[in-house]
Amino acid sequence: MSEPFGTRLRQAMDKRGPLCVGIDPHAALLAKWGLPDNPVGLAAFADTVIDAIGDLVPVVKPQSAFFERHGSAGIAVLERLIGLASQAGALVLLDVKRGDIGSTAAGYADAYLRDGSSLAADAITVSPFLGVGSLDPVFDTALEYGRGVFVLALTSNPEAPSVQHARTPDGRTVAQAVLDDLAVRNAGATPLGSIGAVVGATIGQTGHDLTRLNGPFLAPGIGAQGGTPEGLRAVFGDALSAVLPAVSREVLAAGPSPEALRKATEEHLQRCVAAVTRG
Ligand SMILES: O=c1ccn([C@@H]2O[C@H](COP(=O)(O)O)[C@@H](O)[C@H]2O)c(=O)[nH]1
Repeated sequence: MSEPFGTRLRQAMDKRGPLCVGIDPHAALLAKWGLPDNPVGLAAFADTVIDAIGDLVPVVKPQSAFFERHGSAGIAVLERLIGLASQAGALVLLDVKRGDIGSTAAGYADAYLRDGSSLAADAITVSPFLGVGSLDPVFDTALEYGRGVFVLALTSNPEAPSVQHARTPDGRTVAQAVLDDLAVRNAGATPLGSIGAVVGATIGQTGHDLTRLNGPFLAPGIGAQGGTPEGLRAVFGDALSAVLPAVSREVLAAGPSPEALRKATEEHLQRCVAAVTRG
């Protein structure tokens, strides 16, 4: 088994800075880059992004939906991207948001987290809507193979609070109950547990306790959704050092020039370093 994902992520963020660049090849973005909306265009997009920034950022986050929409040829591009990003030294967080009853969750775990699978990534995103316990096979497989999991808790989209802020019978919000469950799973891990939570960069101050997770926070929503690196402190407070801010469209819009992509990434990295380290 390799080192735990939490350890590898901590080392990568300490070395390269706290930033995850999302690889979201929207049809409109492919067109803007002058690429066809097919697997050939998809592969050119993926190769350009990894060539430009794969050695710069600690984590890249391919959005599975934009590969799946091209069918099996799109999945083949995703498999290749995972290998190229790893060769460039970036961790790969596959944003695939899976979740199901336990016996089926085990199938997802095999697909995305087990050594030998062509789609195995360093970490994946999952949904806890069927209950956090239904994800046990995913957590178990991730931990067995030194991989990680990010569980949706307080997502960046405006529709989320109607579900995530709803109260459970003990008075906690649904999101707080998820976060507390994950905290138990990360107990005692150093420097960081391998079970993370997704908490959007857009959500502002919500009154949730983010201090006990002892794992990483993925913070999507920087840029196109209105979140900023400078706004992260209001969301995360004392938990800021464990935050991995994520941006997709705002960086990708700088392409297809590799130099422009790299420059946009460097600017976001600098802003995130400043935001996370400012006292
Ligand atoms: O709460 C969440 C969870 C995941 N996402 C995903 O992140 C990117 C955001 O893209 P931008 O272009 O930076 O808005 C996208 O793949 C989402 O599916 C999220 O936005 N919020």
